[in-house]
Order: sequence, then structure tokens, then C-alpha cells
Amino acid sequence: MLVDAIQRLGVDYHFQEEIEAILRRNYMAATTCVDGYSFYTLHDLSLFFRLLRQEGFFIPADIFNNFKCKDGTFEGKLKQDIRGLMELYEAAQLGIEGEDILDEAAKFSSQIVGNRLKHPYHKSIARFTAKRYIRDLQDTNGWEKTLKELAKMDYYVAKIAHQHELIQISKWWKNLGLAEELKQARNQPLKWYTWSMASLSDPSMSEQRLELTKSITFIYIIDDIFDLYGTPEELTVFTQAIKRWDYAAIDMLPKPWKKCYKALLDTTNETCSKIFRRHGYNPINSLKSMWASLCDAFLVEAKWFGSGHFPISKEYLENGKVSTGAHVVLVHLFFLLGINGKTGGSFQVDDISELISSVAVILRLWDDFGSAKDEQQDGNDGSYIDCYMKENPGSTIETAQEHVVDMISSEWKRLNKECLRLNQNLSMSSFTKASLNLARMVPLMYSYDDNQRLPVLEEYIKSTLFDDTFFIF
Ligand SMILES: CC(C)=CCC/C(C)=C/CC/C(C)=C/COP(=O)(O)OP(=O)(O)O
Repeated sequence: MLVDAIQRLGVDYHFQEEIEAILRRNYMAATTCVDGYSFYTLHDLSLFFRLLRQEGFFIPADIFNNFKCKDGTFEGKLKQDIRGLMELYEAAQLGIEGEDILDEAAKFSSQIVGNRLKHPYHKSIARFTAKRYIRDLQDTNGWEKTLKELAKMDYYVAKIAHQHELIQISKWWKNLGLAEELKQARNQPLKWYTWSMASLSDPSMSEQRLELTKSITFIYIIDDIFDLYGTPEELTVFTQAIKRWDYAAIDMLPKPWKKCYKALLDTTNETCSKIFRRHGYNPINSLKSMWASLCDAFLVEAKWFGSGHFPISKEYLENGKVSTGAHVVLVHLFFLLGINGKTGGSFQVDDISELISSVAVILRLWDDFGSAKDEQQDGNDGSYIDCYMKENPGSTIETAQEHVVDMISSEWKRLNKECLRLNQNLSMSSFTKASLNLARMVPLMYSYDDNQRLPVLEEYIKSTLFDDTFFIF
């Protein structure tokens, strides 16, 4: 319970080694003891299961069989155990494909405690949900009180760091002068920074957050160039220039794009120098190839939708994964965290391709889910739902959306499995955690209301960056 509280308060990055040691000890004890799990309550077993899986210790899902009747259903008396059911639901979020018992567990528990389970821990941003948790945490004179104090201080330290970084990013963005050059493109440094802020929660990771935000900025701006500005021919030239990665290629480009191209090269080269200084490795070749693949994917979309052609949904999604920019972001993240060095070179970019693919699918499907847009376009860049409905003539928007919800849920299972695999190497955990945070952030970024606003995102930004009322509980 102490580990859970520390994680829920978002201060776990202070205690990584201790948490690892506690969980390892518990894992060894339970797996070597013959009667390993039989004396656990539903609450304790569920919590144990989740905490261990989160950290990469594989606990089989069939441990929950202890709570089933002979007919294979969960015991009726569990319906009284609200606390246990809540934890069971949380545990079920860590499922991987084929673990039907966890799907049953999620269904069983959510039917009973539905409303209280909208934001399971595993799929939420800890600093955002920490406030609610701190309010509900019993105020005793014991460790809870001490942890609350720590969480409040930590929140302030992080807030100050984030405010400072936001100023730096805003200045960097202004100095690039791209907003004047590309007037129709989005101008949302706060939103771009928010992705990085959510991904990397440790206040000391300022440089990594800033560099990550810069790559995200260019994904948005280049996406707008493709969606709003160019003809397929002009965009082909832009893609060729990106592939050349050469200042001389500026001459090939129309005037408004020259500055963006130069800024992308300058920024990426500077990021690489910083990574080299910190980790002794220059990832420029990997980053160049990520930018080239992104532009290729954007170009495919521009050609499809320019010609009114609808690809089949599978083909759309294969390309749509890359056009999310997830590959660009996660490969930047991989190098900014120095993962290849930390793992002694045993983990390379290829080893994270499945994880990238899952995060990208979650992003693409959410992005295409809503109709609202913050881009100045009429949704003419296609969507998975459109392709699916064309392909399945009897389908309605509701059935298509249900299908997408199921796909997102399956993709989370794949992501869980990949994280379990990668976390076998302890040095990967900073990367898997940051990647999970990006996936957790996706619903906040795309939950538009009827007024084209993003109320949950607004609340998150307010609470993390600007709220001073944290002490009042
Ligand atoms: C989960 C993850 C890796 C996040 C990192 C941040 C990231 C890649 C952000 C880019 C999101 C995106 C698809 C922007 C394009 O604009 P849009 O949203 O309007 O998309 P569209 O033009 O393709 O519809």
C-alpha cells in the first residue's frame, strides 16, 4: 500500500530503487512459496498483481481463479467487497491478449462500481489524479501524512520547473519566426509542451522535455504544411528535401517553407549535439530517417485525399500510424534518455518498434475518433472511421466507433505486453514509463466537447501549471 500511495502521488521517481527492491522481494516470496497467493484478499491480490506487472514482474492472470466459483463466474459475495472490486478493476487494465479472466474481471467489477472507475491508475497521468488521491488518502499521523507533505512539495517543485520551461519554449518558438511565415499553421506552444510535461514527470529532466517539445512542434507544423499548404507536387519536393537533409536543398523549396526546413535541420542538429554531450552518442541518422518516414506518410495521405481515394482501413492505419509522428517522438525520447547507452547497446531502436506501433495506433484511432479539429481544415485529411464505414456498408457511425473502442482496448493489451517484455531490462523502465504517459495523454488531447474545446486538457494544464490551491484540502 505504501508503494501504491507513492506512485499515485506521483513521487515514485524519488524511490525507484526502493520500490524495485520491495517488489522483487514480494515477487520472490510469493512465487517460491507453494501456497503463494491463497491467503490474499481480493484487494491485496489485485494490488499485488498490478504493482508487480507495472514494474515488469510477470504474475499469471489465473491467480484470480481463487475468487471464482465452480461454474467459472466470480463469486457473488465479492459484490459486497467494493474496495476489492475497485482494485480488481485497476489490475485488469494490465492485461495482455488472451487473458480472458482479466476482461471478465473488468466487466464484473465495473458493473458494480462503474462510476468510480472512470480513471484507472494504469491509464491515467499520476500528477493529474494525485490531487484526488491526496484528498481521499486518510489523514493520520503516520506515513500518509508524511507522503502528503512530500507530494505537495514535489508538486510545487515540478510546477516551477514547468513554468520556467514553458517560458523557454515560447521564446524559442517566437524566435524561430515560423508563426509569421506560416500564418494558417497552428500556434500552440503550450499544447506542444504539455505532451512532454506529461511524458517526463521528473522535474530534473528539463533539457529532455525541452528537446522533445521541439520535435513535437515540428510534427504539428509539418502536418499543417501538408494538410493546408501544398499541392502533392510541392509536397513531394518538400519530402525529397527532408530526405536529402542538406542546407543546399533550401533552394528547392517555396519561400514560406524555407525557414521551417532550416529550423528543423538546425534544431535536430542541436538536439543531437546535446544528446552527444550527455550520452556520448550522436543519433542524427536515426532521427533523419524518422523525419523522412513521417513526410513519406504525410505525402501518401495528401495524395489519397487530394484524389478523393479511400484506402482500405488496414492500409490507412498502417500509414496512419506513421503519420501520427509517434515514431519521431519516441525515437527522440529513446535517445534523449540515453537508453542505448544505459542498456550497454543491447537495446536499439528496432527493439522498440512494437511499442511505438502500439502507441501510434492508440494515437491515430483517438485522433480520428472525434469530429472536432483545432486545425483550420474541414476534416479533409481522412479518418479511420470513414475508411471502416466505406468498407462495411451496413455499419453506422456508432458501430464504427464501438469497433474503434475495441481496437484501442486491444492495442493497450499489446502495449502492456511490450512493456512487460522491455522492462525485463531495468534500464528500459524510464523509457517505457515515459511512453505509457504519452499514451495516457492521448484521450485528454482529443476529447473535444461540443464547443470545440478540450475541457479535460484545460483542467490538466491548469492544475499542473497554474493552480495554487493545492494546499487547500
Ligand atoms: C502519443 C504520442 C507519441 C504523442 C507525442 C506527441 C505527438 C506525436 C503529437 C502529434 C499528434 C498529431 C497527430 C498531430 C497532427 O495533428 P492532428 O492531431 O490534427 O492530426 P491529423 O492532422 O493527422 O488529423
